Amino acid sequence: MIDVRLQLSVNDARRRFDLDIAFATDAPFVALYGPSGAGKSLTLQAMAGLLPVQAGHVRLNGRALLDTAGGVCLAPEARGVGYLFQQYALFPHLSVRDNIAFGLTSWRRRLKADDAARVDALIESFGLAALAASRPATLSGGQQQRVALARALACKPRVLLLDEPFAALHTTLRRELRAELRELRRRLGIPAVIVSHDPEDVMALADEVFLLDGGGVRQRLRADDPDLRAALERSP
Ligand SMILES: Nc1ncnc2c1ncn2[C@@H]1O[C@H](COP(=O)(O)OP(=O)(O)OP(=O)(O)O)[C@@H](O)[C@H]1O
Repeated sequence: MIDVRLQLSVNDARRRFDLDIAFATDAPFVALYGPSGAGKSLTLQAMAGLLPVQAGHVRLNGRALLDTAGGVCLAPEARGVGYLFQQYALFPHLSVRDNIAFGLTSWRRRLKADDAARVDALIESFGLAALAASRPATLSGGQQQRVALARALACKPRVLLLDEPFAALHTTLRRELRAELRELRRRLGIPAVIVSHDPEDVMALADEVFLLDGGGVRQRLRADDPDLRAALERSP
């Protein structure tokens, strides 16, 4: 069960955006869908502990990652969250292998033997062995996406947060990788939350969809809702 309630504001000198969002679901694959600027990425960032939250909670299977009323706010690395960033955010100066291992190493410490074995297994299972020593800039979009996904999984997450994981890919590859991702999530047996404004992502992957707009949830739909596609296409 993912149970989220978040109230926060972000602002710079000229703009302010208020997020006030709540959703709770048992669905294995959840989509947050909505137009650009709806607050989707901010929601994932706050769930991952990358943004300060004024009030609210994030509970995963009853475990509080954040609970402002109870004074709980786990550090990002203690949350058990695998995060795939929009545009992947790979480190350009690190090899594929070091990118995947990044979250497992700490300053001046070498990778422990079982972590190194885990990284090797991920490299193997994502078909990246021949590219392990290469830098991200020399990889195709699909290969970069696999590296980013392997990196998100390296810390054995209890939930996977995916921010527009296919945005940089062309249609055929998107279709292929959606199928891979659906199968991967099923194998791992952990819940996933995907952020997207592509109806095809939602139709192919999500068991439940929350339509966001203006920093809040406007509608909740199950994947088998006959109105789903129309609602996605209606969404601004
Ligand atoms: N640090 C900030 N200061 C001011 N406004 C911000 C800040 N960060 C985000 N915003 C604004 O908050 C709103 C929500 O941003 P968010 O990234 O969550 O949108 P989104 O729904 O993920 O959009 P997209 O689909 O385009 O990625 C946007 O209008 C954005 O400009």
